[in-house]
Amino acid sequence: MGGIEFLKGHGTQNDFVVLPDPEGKLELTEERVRALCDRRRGIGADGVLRVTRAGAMPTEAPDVESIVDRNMWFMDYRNADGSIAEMCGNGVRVYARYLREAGLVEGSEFVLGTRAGARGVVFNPDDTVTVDMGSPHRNGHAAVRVGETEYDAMSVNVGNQHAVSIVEQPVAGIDLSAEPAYEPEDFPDGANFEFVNVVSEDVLRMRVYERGVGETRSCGTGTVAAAKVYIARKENSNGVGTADVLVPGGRVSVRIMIGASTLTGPAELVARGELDESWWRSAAEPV
Ligand SMILES: N[C@@H](CCC[C@H](N)C(=O)O)C(=O)O
Repeated sequence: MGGIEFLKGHGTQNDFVVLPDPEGKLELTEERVRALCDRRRGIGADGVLRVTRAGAMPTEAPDVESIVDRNMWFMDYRNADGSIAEMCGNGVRVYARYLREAGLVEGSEFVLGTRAGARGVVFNPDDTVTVDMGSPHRNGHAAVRVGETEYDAMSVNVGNQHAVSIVEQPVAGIDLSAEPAYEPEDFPDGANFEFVNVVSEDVLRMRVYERGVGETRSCGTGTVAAAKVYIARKENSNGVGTADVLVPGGRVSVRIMIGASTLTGPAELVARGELDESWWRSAAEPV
């Protein structure tokens, strides 16, 4: 057997190793994900996108075949620390770009599977990708602490869990070198933490500390969560509207509708190659 095929891609500099594995043959352990995402001993990325069919996924809870059709292309997303997450908004765009460029789907609109359910994607004439992000839910307030400062956060679920704090102080000055502190009962499975400034009407600036990764340069689900909170607070919005979100890695656009949302942004494939087989074997061992 030759080396193991991989690609590297990013969406607003939230970067991923893409592993094509249609039949689900790769033994993608937590150790291997950590090694792949390591920026010194591996390829380096915020996460791994394994490209497989829902029916080829190993049994896990919840069983992915109970969420999406077994023949659907399925985004098996892993955070850089090896943990599994339900959804990744930037990842879906990169994954969709790969499916299209590899000729695994036809046309400019299709549906793919994630642990958060099926997600429609559309390639736009300007080459951006729009993803159906489902219905984000706000679940009440929680306190989040960075150093000595406590922030009020809104708990938002976009398939995965977020804590959104819209703040007055410039987000550029918030220390995100460590995970913000929170009460475990507020987020029993952890959360992604977004700190947001309102720059002007319907324009937000956001920084994020991602669960299972650390600070990243963008988080698609996080931008949807931030827009959801912003629009819900906005007078006369009736919970519906759009927001452009500036992140360190670029800009995305979010539309919040009743019971639905979309995320639009770029998706780029940067490189492709083969993982060395002996590296892959050694990557199964803890360092
Ligand atoms: N970067 C992603 C979110 C990835 C998952 C997240 N870290 C989690 O654990 O929920 C995005 O673009 O949405």
